[in-house]
Amino acid sequence: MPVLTLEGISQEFGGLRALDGVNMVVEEGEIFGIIGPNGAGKTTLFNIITGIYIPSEGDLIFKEQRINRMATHNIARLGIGRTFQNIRLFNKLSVLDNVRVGSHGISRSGFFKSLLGLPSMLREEKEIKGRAEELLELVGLYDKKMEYADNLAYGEQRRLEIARALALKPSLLLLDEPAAGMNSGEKVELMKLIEQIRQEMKLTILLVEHDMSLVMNICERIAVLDYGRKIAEGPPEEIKNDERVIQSYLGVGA
Ligand SMILES: Nc1ncnc2c1ncn2[C@@H]1O[C@H](COP(=O)(O)OP(=O)(O)OP(=O)(O)O)[C@@H](O)[C@H]1O
Repeated sequence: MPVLTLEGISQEFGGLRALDGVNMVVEEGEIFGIIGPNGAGKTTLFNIITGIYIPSEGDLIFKEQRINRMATHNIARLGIGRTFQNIRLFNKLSVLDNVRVGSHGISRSGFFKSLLGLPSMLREEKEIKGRAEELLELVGLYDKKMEYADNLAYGEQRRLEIARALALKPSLLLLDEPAAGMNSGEKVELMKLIEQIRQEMKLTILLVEHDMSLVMNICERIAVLDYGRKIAEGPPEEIKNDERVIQSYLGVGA
């Protein structure tokens, strides 16, 4: 069953056509990769899916609902979570609080109201804290829950971003270059984590990534963007051997 369908999505910035008639169907439970050279439109696509931009043309359907003009927070509540290419954590909050703040997108009381301390809010707050701790356990950061986010190593900050995105209980998770800046050991751990959260949380995952070994290893299908157009789509083996992809992106001998 399709979770997300893009139909003829285009995005113009002034005279620049950052996306040009992109069609894509992401099926439930799959890990779907989006690759392409710098400036190909990958992050723009994520920004459209999460409501940051309204597409100039085309339709965006999430679980049979058209979401083209929906506000970002409503899209998040519907179940689309994301991480960002440039890490966006609250550096002066603890690791735990970064995840708790993430949960308040779906809580009834909201982060600031929760500070008032009414009994119902305290109960909800306890649940949120418990869940945040579980998520930190999952991403391997439980022992660092009281540290400032600022003090974490880069790879740890990327994992914290994933925990924060998961706090919203998404069914579709968008990861924008999750392996950027990671060493090879951290990348192996990241691949395991992505597989694990997909299974345990029954997620569908859409992934933008420049690290080819990661993409080819964990994605079931891959779409390739070049100058805003989708030039190929298919399983990793097919993409690796596609002439157009090799010429525009992977390079001869990739
Ligand atoms: N807000 C904006 N205003 C104007 N141009 C933009 C804006 N956002 C993106 N662009 C342009 O749209 C094109 C696609 O950019 P985008 O960031 O989506 O590419 P990308 O594939 O994610 O690149 P990278 O791999 O470097 O992250 C680029 O030419 C970029 O300069």
